[in-house]
Amino acid sequence: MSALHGRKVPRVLSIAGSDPSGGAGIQADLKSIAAHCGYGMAVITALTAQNTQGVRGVHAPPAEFVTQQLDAVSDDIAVDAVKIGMLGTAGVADAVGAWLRRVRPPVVVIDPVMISTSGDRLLEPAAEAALRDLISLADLVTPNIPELAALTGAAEAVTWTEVVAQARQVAHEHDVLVLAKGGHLMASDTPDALVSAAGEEARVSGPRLVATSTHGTGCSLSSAMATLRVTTGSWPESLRRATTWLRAAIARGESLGVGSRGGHGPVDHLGMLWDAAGVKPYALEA
Ligand SMILES: Nc1ncnc2c1ncn2[C@@H]1O[C@H](COP(=O)(O)OP(=O)(O)O)[C@@H](O)[C@H]1O
Ligand SMILES: Cc1ncc(COP(=O)(O)O)c(N)n1
Repeated sequence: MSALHGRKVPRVLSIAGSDPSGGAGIQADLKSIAAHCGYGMAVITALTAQNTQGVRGVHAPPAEFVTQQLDAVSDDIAVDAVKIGMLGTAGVADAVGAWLRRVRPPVVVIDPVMISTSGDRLLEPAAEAALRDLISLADLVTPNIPELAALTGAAEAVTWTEVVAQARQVAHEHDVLVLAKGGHLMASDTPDALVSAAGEEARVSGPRLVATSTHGTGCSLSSAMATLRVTTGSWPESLRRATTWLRAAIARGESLGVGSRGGHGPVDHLGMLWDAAGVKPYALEA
């Protein structure tokens, strides 16, 4: 059942890092929330200097300033769902945890961002314990295969069976629903599934797209799940809708012409909506 109580637009807060190249982090989250008809808000936990090829630097704000941003939002606006991404430092992770315990929005999704697609660290090792505490406060956690390995202490899964086993372990240890993702498998399909301590609850899968536009897919998926969960009231339905949308957004990502110098380009978050609405760039209308 929808938790909107007669309103139409979910109010969704992203707590994440900034990617100035626009494909991941806060920038991806806001576009994904908009693509799912939500009102997006953003508390910035870290500034990164990155592009589609890699991360050049990370600048962390004082933890007290993250708290100030969080309070400025929640003192004024009822947040329907929160998506948490890059946290960067232990101090920031602790500040987000303290706010979450105080405010606890109805839907909490955590993407436990640790290492970027380009292989750069986005969470200092000292912050891993604080991240684990946060996961236990969430409704849904969305680790990719390397993040599952870091959370369980196991080697990186190479089969879907191993992915699900590690996801079950995380679900059991943190009493949380896990979205297990097969994006990093060397397989011809890309399964994603909701996994509880009891096992797989719902699975979707499709053929692996031959695409380089995968920068920010995890950010975009977790924000879509947070937004859709408010509208649909169902995690399996949210997964179906989010992954159908994401596949199309990956497929048309290359046409943006971003990341064509050898990097991983972003997905096209909003193009399908513009096409469906018949919206055309002015330059083409003349
Ligand atoms: N080549 C691909 N084709 C289709 N879907 C993909 C592809 N790569 C990633 N995905 C999808 O993108 C989402 C993010 O997956 P993943 O890459 O595992 O996470 P992350 O972006 O956090 O590393 C998942 O839904 C996954 O199935
Ligand atoms: C600010 C920020 N947050 C998250 C990611 C991870 O995204 P991806 O794993 O797709 O590179 C990123 N690269 N930058």
